Amino acid sequence: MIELQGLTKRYGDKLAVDGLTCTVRPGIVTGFLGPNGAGKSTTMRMMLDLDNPTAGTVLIDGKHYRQLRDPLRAVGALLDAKAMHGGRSAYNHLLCLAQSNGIPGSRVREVLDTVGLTSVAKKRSKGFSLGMGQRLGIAGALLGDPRILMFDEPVNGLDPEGIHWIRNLMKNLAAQGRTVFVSSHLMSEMALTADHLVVIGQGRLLADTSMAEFIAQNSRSYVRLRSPDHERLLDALAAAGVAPVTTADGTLEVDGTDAARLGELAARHGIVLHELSPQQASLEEAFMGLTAESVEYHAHSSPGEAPAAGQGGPGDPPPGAGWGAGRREKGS
Ligand SMILES: Nc1ncnc2c1ncn2[C@@H]1O[C@H](COP(=O)(O)OP(=O)(O)OP(=O)(O)O)[C@@H](O)[C@H]1O
Repeated sequence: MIELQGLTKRYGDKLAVDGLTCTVRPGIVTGFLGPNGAGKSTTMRMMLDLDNPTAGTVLIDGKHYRQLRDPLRAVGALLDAKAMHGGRSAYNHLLCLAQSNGIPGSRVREVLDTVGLTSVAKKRSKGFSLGMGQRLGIAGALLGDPRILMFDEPVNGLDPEGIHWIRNLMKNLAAQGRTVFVSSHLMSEMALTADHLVVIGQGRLLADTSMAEFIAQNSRSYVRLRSPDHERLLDALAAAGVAPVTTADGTLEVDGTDAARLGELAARHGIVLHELSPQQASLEEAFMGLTAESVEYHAHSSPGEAPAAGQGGPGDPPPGAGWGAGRREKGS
């Protein structure tokens, strides 16, 4: 378990992390989300005692990081895959880490095997691709067989097979009862991997909730209806007190009434339906919803500012003022 209590970091005028209080629990994958510059990396660095908090504390299974005798046995982390001695072989890099934490050398071969780097164990890591570097970083995190694992953007540079592999790895680690804390910009990937979410914006906690609740609370769910008998369907809905929105392509969208009731209503009137589908927003949409509110709240600091749209990769937030502004543009 990781417990943050009022965790705060100030760099000069910039409050990078602002009184963060939350608990990251074992047995599940907890996703750590936030727009660029929200304070995720700073928070993770403070969790690992790589940066001193201005105020507040982090406890790792009840202890301050400095009190851990062999830290790698308690908490394994992938923060920056490039932060390693490129002149060393993958094997030697891991062996040095193992020796400094009282971990037997035999464990090095095990973790190299786990991450699929056995065949390049003797090669210098400076020749590694980004994906191989990520795997080596993950091997380092697993080395001490720790109960707590933290990954900052672990799928960076991994190909689809690698992404699938790390998703299963994280789920398996959590299923073994470990605490797994992972940040990612890839919303679709996070939606498939995380059970719980901690969301921050401008250093502050915006949400600490299950994935399902997060999506339900921060997005609109509705039922989509399509019928060749459009006018009769509209009349039947109006008679039942249901007010749909008609989209440009003639599809109806109904809020606040479940699909079963709408299907029964259509059947009672003998109306043929070509579509009757409950729509659940994606994590990305829910996320943008939450951040839109956050941006609105802070609108006085950047009036009328709109971020450039469509410059991010799939699932990436738009750069600039923050996620959610693009959503409002689309909706207006
Ligand atoms: N060493 C530092 N000195 C000054 N400001 C810093 C320092 N490190 C981070 N910051 C600032 O603190 C804020 C939070 O940065 P941080 O890197 O933690 O965000 P992040 O959520 O990890 O962002 P990203 O998703 O872009 O990696 C940013 O405004 C950043 O510019």
